Amino acid sequence: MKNIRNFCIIAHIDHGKSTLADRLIEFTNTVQKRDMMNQLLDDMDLERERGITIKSHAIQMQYPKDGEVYTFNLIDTPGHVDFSYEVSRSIAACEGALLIVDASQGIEAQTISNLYLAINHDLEIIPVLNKIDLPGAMPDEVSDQIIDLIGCKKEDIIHASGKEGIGIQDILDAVVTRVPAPKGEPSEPLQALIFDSTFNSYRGIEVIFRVYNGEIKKGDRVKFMNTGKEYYADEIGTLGLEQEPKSIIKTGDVGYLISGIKEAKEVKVGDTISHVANPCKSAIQGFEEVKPMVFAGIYPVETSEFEDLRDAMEKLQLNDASLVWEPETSAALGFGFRCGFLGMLHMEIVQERLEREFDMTVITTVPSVKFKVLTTAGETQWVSAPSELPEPNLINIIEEPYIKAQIITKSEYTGVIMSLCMDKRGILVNQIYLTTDRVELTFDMPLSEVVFDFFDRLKTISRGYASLDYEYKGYEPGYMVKLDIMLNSEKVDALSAIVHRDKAYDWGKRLCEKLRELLPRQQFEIAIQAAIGQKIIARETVKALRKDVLAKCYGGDISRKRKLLEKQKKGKKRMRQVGNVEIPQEAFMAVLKLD
Ligand SMILES: Nc1nc2c(ncn2[C@@H]2O[C@H](COP(=O)(O)OP(=O)(O)OP(=O)(O)O)[C@@H](O)[C@H]2O)c(=O)[nH]1
Repeated sequence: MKNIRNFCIIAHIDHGKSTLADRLIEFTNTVQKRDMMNQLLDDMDLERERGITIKSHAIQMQYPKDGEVYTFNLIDTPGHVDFSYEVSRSIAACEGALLIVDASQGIEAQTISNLYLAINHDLEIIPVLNKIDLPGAMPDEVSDQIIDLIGCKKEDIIHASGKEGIGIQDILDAVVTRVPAPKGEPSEPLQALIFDSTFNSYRGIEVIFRVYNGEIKKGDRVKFMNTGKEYYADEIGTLGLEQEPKSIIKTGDVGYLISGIKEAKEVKVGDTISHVANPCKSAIQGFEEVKPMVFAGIYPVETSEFEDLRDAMEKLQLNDASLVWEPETSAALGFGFRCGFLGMLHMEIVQERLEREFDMTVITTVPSVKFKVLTTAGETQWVSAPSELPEPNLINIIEEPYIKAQIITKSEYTGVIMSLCMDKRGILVNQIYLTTDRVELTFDMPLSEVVFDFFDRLKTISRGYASLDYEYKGYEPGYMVKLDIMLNSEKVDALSAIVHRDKAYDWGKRLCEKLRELLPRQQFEIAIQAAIGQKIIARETVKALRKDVLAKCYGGDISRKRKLLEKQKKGKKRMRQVGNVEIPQEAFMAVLKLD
């Protein structure tokens, strides 16, 4: 145990965590040269395509130093704020953290929030100034920022470049000398925390755990403390690039367990594994409940696939503990699920993973935050779907969620950022100069204004020189109304949105215009109307079209005809028939694209 080191890599997005992890893996010969590739731990296709880490990934390495061999369990974590729940769980399995800061960018919003997560768990922080190879690197200035932030000494900061392989040995040595060995009692009853899990179609459910006390052996009869379910430890092992089966996982170490669990519902991240014969006295305190920020319905395109979708969601939830959902029905779309996400990127990723990993075709409805409605009858109702909003005459007050948004930027962009935030109903509460040209702005803002397109606009107006982090603040009254959309006079509940009264007319008008662009022309005219209560506030029309795609293919070129038909079939994916109108996925997201 004295030679085990558990540590994670934390940073703001794109500061180079995954690249640095590659170098550490390479240096310790954990992976054969021929198997090495860039961003090795980002093994999901989606992560490689987008160049971002979505999941935390654990890998075990051996590192010899001064005649001893150390076992490192390294966890690479995502940087984007939508995946911070992944970071917080990884941190619980570690004693130390490498805090990576890009030497050309300096401290950014998630550098600070991820650092606080690590400090709250008493992790030893090793600051690393990364990308020092870049011509734009500002080692002295950024070192000063780091010293100010964590109160370390200048010589504690390791200079590194993941790209050029600089400072790698210094980092590995610092992990040995500065990260404490895990504590725990090998002779006590087994107490292991499940901090991640996945579904594997061949091997069933795999859980990833960290042993706090005792040890687990292959074949042991184990019990999950919170569910009370019992299993055999059919296979246990450590996590190299591949799983490496072992006969025992000892105190302080990280490993995986496969025990023939078939039901995704039986595994909860945060549960404790113990022995049936000699259980530990109490479960380890699990993780904080996730607080979803954005809600949307997810519906199968084929209504018959509802049960398949439920199964897929349960399996996905195993690997994404921040996803929450419950069944709902929509008059327009039938049976589906109301899901809670940590942000818009998270929502997009969930939709893509359902399609790629579980072969589902789904429609996601208009996203919304969760409103608190105080009714005239004195009751409190939580509303996360516009269709749940009571009639206006039954509503006393609507309250909407607010966040505290922290924006770090260059001082020259302060003006444009302030006007953007005010336009989004934000209130400036603080402005601090971190250095002469770096400023931190704090705003109280309605969450509904931030989750949608705020981040993209912030990046555009600041030319990428602004970073955002936010935390939940509480509920405040807001003048919200329900904006309904009707297609050929039929209300489509899945297209409704709850919006601020001052913006409702303008939104209604622009939403109708946007829908006119997005709804494909069909063989009859489609009237699009926006309404608040009984009052129609905007109208647009999609003209009818006699659509005969084959008419284009004069002559008898069969293969060309087939191609065209196939193309049309593909185009039909992610479309839902509502009444006699076909609605494409983009139409449900139109409300996000109005600015
Ligand atoms: N010049 C230079 N570029 C680097 C270095 N390390 C990473 N990069 C580049 O920076 C970008 C981001 O690197 P990643 O390793 O994917 O960053 P990350 O922090 O893992 O990103 P997320 O996990 O999505 O938060 C990539 O384009 C890398 O090629 C470095 O040391 N020097």
